[in-house]
Amino acid sequence: MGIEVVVEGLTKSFGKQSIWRDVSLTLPAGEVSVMLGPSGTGKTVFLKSLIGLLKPEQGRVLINGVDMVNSPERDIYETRKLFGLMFQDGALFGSMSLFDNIAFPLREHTRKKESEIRRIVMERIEVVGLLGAEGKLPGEISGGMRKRAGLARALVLDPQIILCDEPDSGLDPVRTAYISQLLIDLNAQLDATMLIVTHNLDIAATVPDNMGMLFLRELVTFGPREVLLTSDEPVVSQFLGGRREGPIGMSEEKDAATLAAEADAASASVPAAPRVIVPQLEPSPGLPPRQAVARRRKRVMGMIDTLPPAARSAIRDTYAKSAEAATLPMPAAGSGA
Ligand SMILES: Nc1ncnc2c1ncn2[C@@H]1O[C@H](COP(=O)(O)OP(=O)(O)OP(=O)(O)O)[C@@H](O)[C@H]1O
Repeated sequence: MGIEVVVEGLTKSFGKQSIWRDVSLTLPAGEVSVMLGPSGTGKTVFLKSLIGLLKPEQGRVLINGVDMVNSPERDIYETRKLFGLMFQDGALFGSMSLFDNIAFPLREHTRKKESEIRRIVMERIEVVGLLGAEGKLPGEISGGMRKRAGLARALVLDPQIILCDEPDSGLDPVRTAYISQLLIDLNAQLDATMLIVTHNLDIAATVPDNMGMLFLRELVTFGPREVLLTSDEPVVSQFLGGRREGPIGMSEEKDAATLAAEADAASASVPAAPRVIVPQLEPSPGLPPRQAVARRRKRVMGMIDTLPPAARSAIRDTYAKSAEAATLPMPAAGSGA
């Protein structure tokens, strides 16, 4: 099973530029979480801080008792081996075949024989649907294939924590839907803790168990997906609605006068449509169910009284529907259902 990641009071700046302050959250073991946020809010910096590649000035990131901020470098290096990382552009070596790219961490970090490396690499290549392309160079394949190769490489060391930085960037909506399904399938197969950074609203709506959002140097919220999806925080509604009206501006947050003018204009216009919570993706047929589902249900029901009323009723609704679905008779074989 994946490992819990506990973030406490994390604060990061570069010189005088504050990136975010006092970020605290827990990535529950084996669950899928998504971090949203407008461009430049420090999502990638957050991922790099979790693995100890960047050093926040304050706070802790606890993984199996090791603090990725303050522990000795040797412990941080060892703990980093628990992670699989998928960067925005796949971060592949241009002069190496996909096979060699994916084999790279095994050749660097283990003493496995070439025959064993071949077995693992081909297994991962199959999982991400790239069988037949292993001999190609990164420059000879599409952006979507490069992403999947990056994901295969993130998986070769059997990670218990997987971090994906914008797995959708540069992909069309169909390829993004495939990536979403792949992420859920991986979670069903590996039961790893996953954190996905994205701007993509389809991934956000269908993939995670938990969601958070960074804005204006703070963590606006983090918790069960229903909390963010029903939130009426202006920044959350603006982001989820993909609207210009709201606190997020083109490059910076908007000033008070602009916001007041927008509020006046909005009160005279048609109200925004209520948000609908779409069901989370299920693993593909033939795969095991996600073990995280039962754990998450127990965890969320244990904290339900602490959640806002809209999230509470959305969670109860979701679980009532899944109970209903579980009691429905299975469609007869060959019924075409
Ligand atoms: N090593 C670094 N040194 C100095 N500044 C940095 C460094 N890394 C990131 N930054 C700055 O930190 C801020 C946040 O960057 P980051 O890439 O984390 O944003 P993001 O939320 O991931 O953006 P996007 O969604 O556009 O990828 C930016 O202003 C960036 O210039």
